[in-house]
Amino acid sequence: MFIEPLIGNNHPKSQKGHIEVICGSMFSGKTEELIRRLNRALIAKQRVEIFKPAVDTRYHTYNVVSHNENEIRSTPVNFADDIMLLAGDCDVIGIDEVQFFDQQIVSVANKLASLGKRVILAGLDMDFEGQPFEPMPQLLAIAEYVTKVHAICMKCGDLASYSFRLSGEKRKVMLGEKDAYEARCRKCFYEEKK
Ligand SMILES: Nc1ncnc2c1ncn2[C@@H]1O[C@H](COP(=O)(O)OP(=O)(O)O)[C@@H](O)[C@H]1O
Ligand SMILES: Cc1cn([C@H]2C[C@H](O)[C@@H](COP(=O)(O)O)O2)c(=O)[nH]c1=O
Ligand SMILES: [Zn+2]
Repeated sequence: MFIEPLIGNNHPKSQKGHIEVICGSMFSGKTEELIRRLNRALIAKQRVEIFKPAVDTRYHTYNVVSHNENEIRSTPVNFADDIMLLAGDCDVIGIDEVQFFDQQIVSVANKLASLGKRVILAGLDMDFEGQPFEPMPQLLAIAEYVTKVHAICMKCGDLASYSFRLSGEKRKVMLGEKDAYEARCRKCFYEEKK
């Protein structure tokens, strides 16, 4: 999309480590964009490792899968620190659903980037209440490159930045799809939240 021209030569031999964050609401294309960047790194014969939180088993135990069924093989992990042990000798590290990791993910991302790796993180920037989804604010702050993608509001067709929960469930973490959440623009999100 827009990141590679900005960061110039992506080849590991010429590359200093850095952090990229792809954020937005549900259905905004975060996973599609993550898969796109990782596939291009694979085409360039770079060594790529992909992780996701083990809690996210919605579509597949191992693969990272987008809402429109693009997928890529990944390693599910329970804790952010596991990524340090498993990242090994790779050039590029992709992590999906990064909002589900513990705060340790912030220092893990920093350490990996300082080791010279390209770290690409995708996750929700806000929860169902429109509040920042920790640890995303810290990741957005330390990233060199941030891409915010948008869904389409299911009420009015405008661009959507919010994930509206269709049930009255108050737990912050509740896995779900179209049956449980809807993308909404600011106006439509707050109108119904009142
Ligand atoms: N309201 C919506 N707005 C945009 N895309 C949607 C919407 N609902 C379903 N989709 C589908 O979701 C795809 C994006 O899926 P995905 O990359 O998994 O998003 P995310 O990871 O941000 O939840 C789109 O290409 C489209 O096919
Ligand atoms: C808003 C919100 C979402 N979730 C869950 C619902 C999904 O399982 C994931 C987000 O997946 P996507 O790839 O971004 O579509 O997160 C949650 O647990 N709590 C929330 O507030
Ligand atoms: Zn709307």
